[in-house]
Amino acid sequence: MSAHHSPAGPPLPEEWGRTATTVVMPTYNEADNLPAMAEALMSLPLEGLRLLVVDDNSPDGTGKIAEDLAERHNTPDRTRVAVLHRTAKDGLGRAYAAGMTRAVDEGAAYVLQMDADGSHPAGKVAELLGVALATGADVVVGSRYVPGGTLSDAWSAHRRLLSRWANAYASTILGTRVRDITSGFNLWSADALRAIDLDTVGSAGYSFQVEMKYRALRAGQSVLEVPIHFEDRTVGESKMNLAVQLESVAMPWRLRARAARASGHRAR
Ligand SMILES: Nc1nc2c(ncn2[C@@H]2O[C@H](COP(=O)(O)OP(=O)(O)O[C@H]3O[C@H](CO)[C@@H](O)[C@H](O)[C@@H]3O)[C@@H](O)[C@H]2O)c(=O)[nH]1
Repeated sequence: MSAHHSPAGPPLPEEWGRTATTVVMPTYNEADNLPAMAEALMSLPLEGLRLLVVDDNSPDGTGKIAEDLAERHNTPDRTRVAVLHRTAKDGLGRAYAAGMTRAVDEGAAYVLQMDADGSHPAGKVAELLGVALATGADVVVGSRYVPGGTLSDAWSAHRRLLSRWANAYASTILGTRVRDITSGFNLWSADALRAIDLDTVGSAGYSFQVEMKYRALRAGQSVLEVPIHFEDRTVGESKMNLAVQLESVAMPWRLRARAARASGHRAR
């Protein structure tokens, strides 16, 4: 299964900027990062852009900060920032699935996944959307591992190796050619998300990134990769832990087994 690499994106015509696009941003203890991320997004020249923060009851008060941002950016006739409050930390994958479901239900034509910690470049949002609209691609991946993609110098050798290994591991087991299958900066058409059926996505944690791209490819969706620069967070901590890593090791095998079962059913 293959993905295509896109050259630099086209400039975004004004009417494309009015496309209903929701950035879904999961947060857990991102009080020091969220305000700058939200301001960067809200100052983009994209009239159709909304931000949906999915907060898992962060002890540091991120949920309240998100509410304050909503108050500042919303007008009586227009919601630009919304917050989905969940009761407890329940994993990045589940937070995304809940947020993406709500975004599609509320009429988004495109949904963009983005971390709150400043790793993903807000300045690339228009380019990802432009590439989707210009090419008709169902999924556009912000990719560190296509030509032109780069990684922060601050990333430790250990984290670089882990990221490369995780990508090679998942892609080899699943037989995909997406160079950055673990990327968390991805644009999805609402149709692609409907085809995947978010209710049936099994990943609780970071393996969500791999599962979603694999399922999109299996569902016949087109996936393009656009180079990005990935920054390391300067404030706060990654929430990666052993459970997240174990799920990421097991998930490609589970997905492969499920696909084999589905092919068996079809052959019968
Ligand atoms: N709501 C919610 N948000 C969460 C949770 N866990 C993490 N987040 C939020 O999800 C975003 C990414 O979490 P990090 O813990 O900072 O991720 P990372 O280690 O930098 O990993 C990122 O890059 C990887 C690729 O290298 C990605 O695979 C991974 O999904 C993520 O995007 C942040 O905004 C963080 O607050 C959770 O359980 N619930």
